Amino acid sequence: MSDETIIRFEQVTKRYDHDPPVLKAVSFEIKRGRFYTLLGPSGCGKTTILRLIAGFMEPSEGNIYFNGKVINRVPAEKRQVNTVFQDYALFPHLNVFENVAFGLRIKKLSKERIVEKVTEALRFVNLAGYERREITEMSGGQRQRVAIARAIVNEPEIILLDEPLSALDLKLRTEMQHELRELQRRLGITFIFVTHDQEEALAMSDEIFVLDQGIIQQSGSPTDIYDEPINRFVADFIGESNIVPGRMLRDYLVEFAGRPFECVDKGLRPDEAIEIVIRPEDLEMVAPDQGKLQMTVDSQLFRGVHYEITGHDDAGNRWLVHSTKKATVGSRTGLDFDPEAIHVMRFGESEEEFDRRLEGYSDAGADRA
Ligand SMILES: Nc1ncnc2c1ncn2[C@@H]1O[C@H](COP(=O)(O)OP(=O)(O)OP(=O)(O)O)[C@@H](O)[C@H]1O
Repeated sequence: MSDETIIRFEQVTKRYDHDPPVLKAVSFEIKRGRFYTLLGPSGCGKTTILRLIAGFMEPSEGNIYFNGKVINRVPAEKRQVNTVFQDYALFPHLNVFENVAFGLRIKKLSKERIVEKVTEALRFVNLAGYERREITEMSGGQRQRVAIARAIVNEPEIILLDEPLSALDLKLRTEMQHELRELQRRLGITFIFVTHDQEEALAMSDEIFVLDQGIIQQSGSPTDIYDEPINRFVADFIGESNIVPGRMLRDYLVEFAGRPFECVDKGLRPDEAIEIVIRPEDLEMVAPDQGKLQMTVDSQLFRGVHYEITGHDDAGNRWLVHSTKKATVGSRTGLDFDPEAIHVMRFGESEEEFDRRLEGYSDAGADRA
């Protein structure tokens, strides 16, 4: 994978008509050859980012760079970008070959060259031999692959995928997740994929941008985002979590449930009110006197791989535990966890706000020095 930046958003704001902005001064970089996912709830601005990259609209403020040059006003057809839409937008009256060949015919390539390129693209998506099939005779997964072949045949530098798997049933969806990821690796083209499904994002991406209300709340690798959510929104959106209010006593020491605990976080204000996250699989049930915390078990469900156990501690916090051990409803159990399992989060702060605040601290420090 290269470190070359292919797309850069610099303080990009987008307003539709005179409404409040749906993207608020968003900045990020996309590197060549990686698989990116824009993840967030409905209406957070994911599709708007794709449309801006595709050139279907211009930013209201800020700049979009493609290979180092501002492209705010470059029309869609002049960009090295192809989009795979949610409904695939295939032409139902054309067969598979003609659907894939469409863009090449517009570019007026020779007949031989078109056959060569379409054949290669269809081979790439495992549809060799389907050239003469009608689109209406293809299954959902096959249509999906035709849509991808139509995008890759143009050899774009970036492929945008707007919830392309959402119409498929669960089994096919999982298969296509593997296929898409594998295809992206083989092609080495930058993919920017949109989904509101956190499992899909975690499974497929090199890097995820978690969006909410027109702001990138956090960006990072799937493990970064899962293990170190920056705020309650991200922690909640990415899988099941225990989120409990607390206080930072000092560096490496946090208080919650009325007790101090060693942690691995630092750089917050002493006494700062925070929230902590502990993933359910990071809690271990032990004998009550051996736990760092004690809880009363409220309910238990068997989920095949593990038991899902809920309970409450003496301070009234609710806890969710994933455990291969069974518990007894109504009994007391100890909870053990490592300092690394405690993730400290700032209240409602996005990554950018957090960075600005840290800069503020170091500026204040420099003034004092
Ligand atoms: N053409 C438009 N005119 C006015 N408002 C729009 C337009 N397109 C989108 N919006 C609004 O902008 C906001 C962001 O929309 P966007 O489509 O980017 O969200 P999204 O995250 O892709 O959502 P979804 O997952 O539902 O597709 C929404 O509040 C939406 O109603």
